[in-house]
Amino acid sequence: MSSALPASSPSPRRVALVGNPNSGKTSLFNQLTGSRQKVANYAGVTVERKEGCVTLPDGSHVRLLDLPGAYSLQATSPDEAITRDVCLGQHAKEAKPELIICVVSASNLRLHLRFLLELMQIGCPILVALNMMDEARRQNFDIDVPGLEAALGVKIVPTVSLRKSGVSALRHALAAPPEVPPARPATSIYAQVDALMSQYTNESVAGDNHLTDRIDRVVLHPVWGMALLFIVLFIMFQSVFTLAQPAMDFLENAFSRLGAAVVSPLPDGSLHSLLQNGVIAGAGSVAVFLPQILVLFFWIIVLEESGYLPRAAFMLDRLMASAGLSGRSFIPLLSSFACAIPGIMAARTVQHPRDRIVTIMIAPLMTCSARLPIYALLIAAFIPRHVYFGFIGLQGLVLFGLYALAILSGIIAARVLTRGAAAEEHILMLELPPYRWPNPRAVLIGLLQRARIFLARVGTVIVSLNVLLWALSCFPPPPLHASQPAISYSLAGKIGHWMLPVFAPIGFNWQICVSLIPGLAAREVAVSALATVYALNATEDTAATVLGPLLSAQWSLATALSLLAWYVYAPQCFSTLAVMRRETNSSKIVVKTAFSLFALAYMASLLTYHMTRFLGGA
Ligand SMILES: Nc1nc2c(ncn2[C@@H]2O[C@H](COP(=O)(O)OP(=O)(O)OP(=O)(O)O)[C@@H](O)[C@H]2O)c(=O)[nH]1
Ligand SMILES: [Mg+2]
Repeated sequence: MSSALPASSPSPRRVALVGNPNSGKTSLFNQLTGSRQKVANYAGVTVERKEGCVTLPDGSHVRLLDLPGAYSLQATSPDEAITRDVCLGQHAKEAKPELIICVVSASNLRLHLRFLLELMQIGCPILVALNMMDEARRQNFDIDVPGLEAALGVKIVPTVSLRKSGVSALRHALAAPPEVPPARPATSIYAQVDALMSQYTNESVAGDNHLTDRIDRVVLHPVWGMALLFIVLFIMFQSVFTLAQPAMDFLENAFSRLGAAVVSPLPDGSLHSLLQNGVIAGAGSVAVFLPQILVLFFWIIVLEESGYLPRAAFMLDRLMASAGLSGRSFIPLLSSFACAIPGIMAARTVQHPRDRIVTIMIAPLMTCSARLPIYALLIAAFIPRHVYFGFIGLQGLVLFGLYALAILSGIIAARVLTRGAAAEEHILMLELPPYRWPNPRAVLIGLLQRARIFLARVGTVIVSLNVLLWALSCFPPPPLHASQPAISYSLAGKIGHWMLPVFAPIGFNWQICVSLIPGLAAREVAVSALATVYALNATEDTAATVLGPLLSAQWSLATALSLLAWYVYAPQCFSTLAVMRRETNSSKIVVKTAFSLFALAYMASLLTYHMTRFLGGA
C-alpha cells in the first residue's frame, strides 16, 4: 500500500505539473488557475516554468507550477533540464515541489506510463491526471482506472482538460494529504509498462488511429504533402489582403471621423497639432492594420491547434538539412513569424547547442507580425490590385514573396553559420501529435489575446514614441518667414538630414531616415512615425489614415521597394536583441547577429533600389 503522510499533514502548498510533451499540462494549468498560458497541439509549447494559484474547495490556496514537457528525467534539451531540476529539487530558484501532478495522456498511455514510472522513483508524492479521456474513448481504448490505481498505488483522476471535466475532482484530490508512491518491482520500466498495459487496458484489441494515418498518407507524401504545404501558405498570405480589406476600410473611415470629431473643435496650436499629427496620425495609421494581424494569427492558431505544424516540419526536414539544421528548428523558426521573442525562447527545445545557437541567430530573419503593417502599407500603396486567373491577387503574391525571401535568406544564413556541416540531431525525434479540430473557443480566445496585445502596443509604446517624435519634430520652432515646413528646422528634421548621406544611396529620403530610429523600439512605429512626419510636413491637414496614397504620390517605386527590402532584414527591435543575449548568454553573438542583419539590409536595399531604377521604376 502507499505510505501516506500522517493524517495531520496539511495539503501541499507547492505543486508542479509534470508529464510528457503535449499531454495537456498547460490546458490543465489554465483550467485550475484561470490563466491563459499558450496551448498548442505540438510538443514543446511550454519552455519555461510558469506559476499560478489554485483555490481549493476549502478556500485555501496552492501554488501551481506549469513545467516544460519531458520524456524522462534524462534531459536532452534546455527546456527538459528545467523540469528535471525542479523535480529533483536542484533548480536554483525553485524549491522541490511537495506534490507532482503527473499529466498522462490516456490516448498515448504506453509512452506516458514510462515517464510516470520514472517519476515514481524519486520519492516525491504523486497524483496522476489521466488526461485526454475523450480521445481515448473515441479510439475505443478502455482503461481500467481503479485497477491501474491499485496497481500503481497512486491516486488517478481522469480528466478532459478542454472541457473542465475532472478539474473539480483534481481540486478535491489536491486538498488531501500527499502520498509518496510505494516502491516499484525491480524489473525494467519497459517490462512493467508491458504488464500494466496488458492487464489494465484493451490495447491489444483497440483500433489504431486510422483517421490520423489516412490523413498522414497525403500530408506526409513527398509530392502531395509539399503541394499541400505550398497551398496552405499561399492561401494564408492571399487572405491577409482579401479577407482583411473590408474591415480595414471600415477602420480607416472610423479613425478619420474620430480624428475630425476630436480635433476640429480645438483651436489651431500645439494641442491641436499634438492630437492630430502625433496621436491620431501615429496610432491610427498602425491600428488600422489590426484586421490583417488577426487574419495572420487566425491561420497560425488553426495550424498550431490542428497538429499540422510538426508535419510541416517533417516535410521540410530535407530543406532544413541542406542548411545544416534539423526539422526540430522549424517550430522555433515558425513561432518567430508571430514574434522573434517566443521563437528564440522556443529554441530551448533544440537539443544540440550549435543548432540551437544557429536557430536563435536566424530567428530574427523570420518575418515577425510587427513587420506586417509596414509591408501592407507599402504593398497597398505601390503594388496594383491586379488579380490573375480570378483568384491570385498580385498584392498577396508580393507579400508571399517577401516572406519567402526572408525564409530563403534564413536558410542561406544557417548554411553559412553551420558551414554546411550536417545537422547534429535528427527529425525522427519529433513526435507527431494526433490531428484535432481547432477548438473554436480556443481560436477566439487566442485572437482576442492577440488583438489586446496589438492594441496595447498601439496605445502605449507606439503613442508614446510618436508623441516624443512629434515633440522632436516641432522644436525648435522655425525662424520667422521660414520658407519650408516647420519640421525641416526641428531636431527630428536635422537628425534626418544628418543620416541622409548614409541612406541616400539606397533611395531613402530624410523622412524615412527619421522613422528608422523609433522603428528600432518596435517595427510598427516606423509606420506611425512616417505618418507623423508626413502630416507635419504637409502644408494642409492630412488625415491620419491616408498615408498610403500620400506616399505613392511622393516616393518612387524604387524607394518603396528598397524600404521593403530593408525591413525583410532589419532593424532588430531592442527587445529581440535583449532576449537573444539572455538565451545565449553571449554579447558577442548578439553584436554579430545585429551587425550582419544591418549589413544584409543595406545590401538588399542597395541592390533593390538600383535594380528597380535600372528596370525603369525610378
Ligand atoms: N481532445 C483533447 N485535447 C486536449 C485535452 N487537453 C489538452 N488538449 C489539447 O492538447 C494539445 C496540447 O495541450 P497543452 O496544454 O499545450 O499540452 P502541454 O502538455 O502543456 O504541452 P507542452 O507544453 O508542449 O509540453 C492542445 O491542442 C490542447 O488543446 C483533452 O483533454 N482532450
Ligand atoms: Mg505546456
